[in-house]
Amino acid sequence: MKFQRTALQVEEAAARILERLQPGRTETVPLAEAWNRYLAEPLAADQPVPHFRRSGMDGYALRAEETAGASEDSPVRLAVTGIIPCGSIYDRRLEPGQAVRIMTGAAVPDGADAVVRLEDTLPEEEGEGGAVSILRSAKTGANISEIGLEIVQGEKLLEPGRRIGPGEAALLAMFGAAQVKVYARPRVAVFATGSELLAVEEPLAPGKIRNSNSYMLLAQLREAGCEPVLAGAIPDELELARQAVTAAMDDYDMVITTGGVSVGDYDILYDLTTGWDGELLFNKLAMRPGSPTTASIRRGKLLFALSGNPAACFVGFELLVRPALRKLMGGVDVGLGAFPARLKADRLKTDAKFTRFVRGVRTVGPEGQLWAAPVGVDASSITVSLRDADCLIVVPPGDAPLVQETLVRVIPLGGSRL
Ligand SMILES: Nc1nc2c(c(=O)[nH]1)N[C@H]1C(S)=C(S)[C@@H](COP(=O)(O)OP(=O)(O)OC[C@H]3O[C@@H](n4cnc5c(N)ncnc54)[C@H](O)[C@@H]3O)O[C@H]1N2
Ligand code: MOO
Ligand SMILES: [Mg+2]
Repeated sequence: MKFQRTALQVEEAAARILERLQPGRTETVPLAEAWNRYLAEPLAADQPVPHFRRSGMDGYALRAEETAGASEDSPVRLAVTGIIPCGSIYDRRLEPGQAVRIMTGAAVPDGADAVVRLEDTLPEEEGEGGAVSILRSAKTGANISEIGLEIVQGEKLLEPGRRIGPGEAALLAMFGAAQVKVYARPRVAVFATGSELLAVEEPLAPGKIRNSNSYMLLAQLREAGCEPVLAGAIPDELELARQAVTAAMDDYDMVITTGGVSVGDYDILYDLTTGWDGELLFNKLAMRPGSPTTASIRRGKLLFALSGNPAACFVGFELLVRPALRKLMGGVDVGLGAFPARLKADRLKTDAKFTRFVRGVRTVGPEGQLWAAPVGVDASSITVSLRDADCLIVVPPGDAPLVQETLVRVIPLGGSRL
């Protein structure tokens, strides 16, 4: 059985996972700590923006009709009856023959219907009680942002499941959301497997390598907005391994293991994910790298058993774990964000049956067209090309290699996707 597994298409595997997941816990956090979190409540405008008639320039608020025909040769002289700094209100009405000195962002007084820039004026006698010459005619409404110009009252601004970036943070602040209801960061335990693995601080020894996948996964998890925890090594012995994994599944929102999913003598994840009270969702995918990627669900929580080969581990995370995390954080759009690009390579080999996800780098051509070029060696065991990749090039199964300029789908990598 360990050798005979049914390969699932990646899209079907993702659907199998997503249909079993519900958005997770929510919590309320101060707005200052809400960056990169996912909103768990909508935001609608309880007031228009701006909520007062706002000057767009430093200048003089006045009546537009009184400036008709004004020019440098024939200025219009107005009495200056006040000065309005930002945040202050001119508590009278502007009467004919008057102008008020006003700053950018200040409330335009009633009676005024235009603001003329300081550069188009000549103060005659400084300050209040003085006068100003207007050197240019103004149209009604000039340099005034009317109430609701930007946002009308009641307008829907943010939906739940939206990631809070700079624009979202600004809107939340504008509408007084000092505390924000967000989805809790999923707590994810990461296990490594394999007797060849050394801790990062240990010196190399013959046949041994340092555990790099756990740190790669930590970075991917953090980038995805989670709280990862290094759970150490999975014990070699099946029962102990199962105890460690199930205990972590009880304690955390998700568990990820790396290594030990193939058919080798010490690959225990197959036995661990069969013959227990968890349900196996799949243990083979029609993709390269990462074909032995395995997922199970137990008591509503997911166990992802990713491959030990570094690139396979990475790709398994990007294609399956990241969308699952997104759903746990209330995300509406859990897609991979693929877009079309032209292949920049003389030939790119295809696999007869499996879809390949080739590490690539995007460039923009002189006419603005998007290109994707493979980077370095694409084998599953290669780590260094992950450093250079900013996308995965999707290579559908086929008999012939893809050639230069073939239209391919490209999945962007990194935090910008979620
Ligand atoms: N007879 C077969 N052998 C293999 C098959 C197969 O179908 N039949 N599949 C191959 C494919 S495809 C992959 S992918 C790998 C999957 O390997 P495992 O997930 O079982 O991982 P391991 O055996 O534990 O290790 C593989 C490789 O990765 C290195 N590794 C493991 N953990 C880490 C880590 N935390 N950090 C860095 N590197 C790690 C490990 O040393 C091995 O070199 O199986 C193929 N074999
Ligand atoms: O499926 Mo494995 O990850 O190709 O090498
Ligand atoms: Mg193995």
